[in-house]
Amino acid sequence: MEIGSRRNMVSSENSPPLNSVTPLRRRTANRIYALIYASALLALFYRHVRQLLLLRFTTPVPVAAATLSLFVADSVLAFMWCTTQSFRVYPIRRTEYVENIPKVLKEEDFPALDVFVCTADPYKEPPIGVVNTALSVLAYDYPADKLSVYLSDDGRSELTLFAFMEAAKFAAHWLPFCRENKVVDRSPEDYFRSNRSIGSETERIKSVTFGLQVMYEGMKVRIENVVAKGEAGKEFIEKERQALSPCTDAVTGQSHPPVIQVLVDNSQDRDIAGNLMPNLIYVSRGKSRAVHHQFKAGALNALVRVSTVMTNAPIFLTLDCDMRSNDPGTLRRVLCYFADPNIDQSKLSHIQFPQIFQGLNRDDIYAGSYKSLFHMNPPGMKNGPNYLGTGCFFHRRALFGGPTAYVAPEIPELSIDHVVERPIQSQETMELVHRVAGFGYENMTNWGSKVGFRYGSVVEDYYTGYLLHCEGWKSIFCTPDRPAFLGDAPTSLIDMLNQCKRWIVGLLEVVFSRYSVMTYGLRSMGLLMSLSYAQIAFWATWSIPLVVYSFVPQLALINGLPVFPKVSEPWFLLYTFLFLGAYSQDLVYFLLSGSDATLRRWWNDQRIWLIRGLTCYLFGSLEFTLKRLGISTSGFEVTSKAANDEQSKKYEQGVFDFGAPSPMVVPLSVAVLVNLVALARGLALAPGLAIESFALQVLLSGFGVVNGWPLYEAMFFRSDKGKLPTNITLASTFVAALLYAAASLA
Ligand SMILES: O=c1ccn([C@@H]2O[C@H](COP(=O)(O)OP(=O)(O)O[C@H]3O[C@H](CO)[C@@H](O)[C@H](O)[C@H]3O)[C@@H](O)[C@H]2O)c(=O)[nH]1
Ligand SMILES: [Mn+2]
Repeated sequence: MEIGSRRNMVSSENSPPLNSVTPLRRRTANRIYALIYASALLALFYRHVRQLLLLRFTTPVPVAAATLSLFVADSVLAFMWCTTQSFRVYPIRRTEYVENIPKVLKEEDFPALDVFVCTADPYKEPPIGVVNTALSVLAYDYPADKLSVYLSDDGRSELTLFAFMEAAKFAAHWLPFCRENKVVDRSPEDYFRSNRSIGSETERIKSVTFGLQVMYEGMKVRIENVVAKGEAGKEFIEKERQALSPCTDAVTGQSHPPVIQVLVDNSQDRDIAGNLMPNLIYVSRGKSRAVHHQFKAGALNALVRVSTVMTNAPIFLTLDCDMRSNDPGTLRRVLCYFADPNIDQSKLSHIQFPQIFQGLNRDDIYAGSYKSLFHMNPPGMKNGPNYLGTGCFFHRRALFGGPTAYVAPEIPELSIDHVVERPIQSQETMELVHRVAGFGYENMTNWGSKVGFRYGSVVEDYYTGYLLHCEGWKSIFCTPDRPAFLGDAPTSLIDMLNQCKRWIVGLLEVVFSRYSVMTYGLRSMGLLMSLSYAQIAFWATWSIPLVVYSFVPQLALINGLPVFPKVSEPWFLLYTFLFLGAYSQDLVYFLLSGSDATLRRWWNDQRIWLIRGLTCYLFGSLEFTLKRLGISTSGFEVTSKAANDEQSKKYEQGVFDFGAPSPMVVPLSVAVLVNLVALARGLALAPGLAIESFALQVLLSGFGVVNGWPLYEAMFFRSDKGKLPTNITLASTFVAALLYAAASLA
């Protein structure tokens, strides 16, 4: 099946088209370039093999070590290059014709839709932010009786529950306001922050808006006060307190029965204009220390079960707590696919939107936009994009076995054809949802293995999407001009590195699982898709070439050992082409990936890639190994979405923050020191004869130094809190000196 073909433009049933697919013209150029580049790689390996054959027992150790390590590094680079090509064979662009929806589907025939929002920690994920996410989706342009929003609170926090009770009250004012005034920014925070064109509004609207803003700010203050105090206190209604009270371990939220509260019921609760409102349901699944709760995947599965019992919408959307809706029309947009008769719905598992972030600084110094992961690569995946964890609409059916192999859940109320007959607050329903959200419920069931989001990796999104594609599902990447969702990216270096480290651990868990990408994946999905998945799965291996290229040629240069071709040799041109060719293709792709893609952002993106190679990729691999050996028990450490003022200011100004002491930074700072010494050494050679043999090594060290600039500043020139902690500077200098000594002894 081709999901959506060009034929959709002229639909067989004469109904107007809902979407179209255009193959990108660059695909031909891509293929020609890939051929040229592949030939260059072959030549490179010809040279490598020749050099390896020259090795003898008598070859000096440094020469042998350099030859071998550069060979290994280039092999990894070549492998990753191959995997990247899988995104460039069939790149496409999709367009939706939302305006045609009314001609194809009446509103009363719209499918029901459930929205899942996950949160886990009221301190790292401030409840006011979660509330904004929830309000933005409650306010979708969609029939209220068909929309339900489920909030999963893995922190089981009365702060979050309190915030949501406030949100439910505020929603009664916010929803009709958005509807009547055709508001586009439906997260109140975004709306009140943006410079609305106040001039064009009438006096009446102005005063309504002002009143609402006062109400919103009041709610925000109450919520923030409660969070600052650490408890909801008197403001909290007695009933809710009781619901939460059985928690035996209130501090960590690690052990308690489920808490499920219907905060808005779309069969009875009305907004101030008298219209029914969508359901809003608070769910904190039960947890016990004795049963692994499986982090976010476990939370999502609890929501899948609770929602199947209560509303059982055929489609659900998963959202992280910091991913606000940025377009009230998104649900109609996804109908352009889910309601398209030309698409084989029985094979379509999910529609993924890119993750787009608000609040990145101008040059995106930490490369938080993850251009290749979220923008450049997904449109090129043959069977559709992988699941990115948030901003993704699923066919509920896709979580229950492959397209032709339905796996029935253990009780009929959880099956996809279960018809909801009871009101969501009926006693039977409430009893059942408490049961299916309980901590022991999944024992001896298929949840996490054959049904639902899959367990076994902390990148549950990657793992689940991967297994769905292996089962034969297809997916669609949807990239409207106005971002459908906007999220928060880490704004401190250490948060970014920790997040990336967790991803590496999770990806290696997949690589070393029995569903490994290059074996099981290759058999199930074919070459192109498994290469696409491999490109991500093997991120950790980037650290091999990056470490080698940060140290080996530099240490060799310091010791007067040439490792690359001389300027006068033709091989010199080959090396130059391979380097510049790869970099410029990446640059072109980056610049084509959106209007926010600038040259400086690209430069930072490549710098952060180098940094990751020496920090989180390395330490993630280490952590994975320790985890496998049973020495460490790292889990899903939630990324902080709360930043203090000083930190935010530094980020705004585009200044790197190395202040948080972390061993991860040591290899990086050692590398930049070694590069600096190597460059100095190399420049001392010039313009002597030797430069002819060392030109590439000198250039490479120079490249390292230019990229390392923020680190030199942080080590030697800064005195603010964001400078590199002195002990790390000292430790790095010491290690660099040791390396220098060791290399000179050899
Ligand atoms: O035990 C847990 C841990 C996390 N979460 C939620 O999971 C979401 C993502 O967590 P975050 O710390 O923001 O992780 P990121 O690394 O920023 O998230 C990316 O990577 C994750 C996989 O590692 C995916 O789940 C996310 O969707 C994707 O945006 C948040 O809403 C959390 O509240 C839970 O519900 N339960
Ligand atoms: Mn996140």
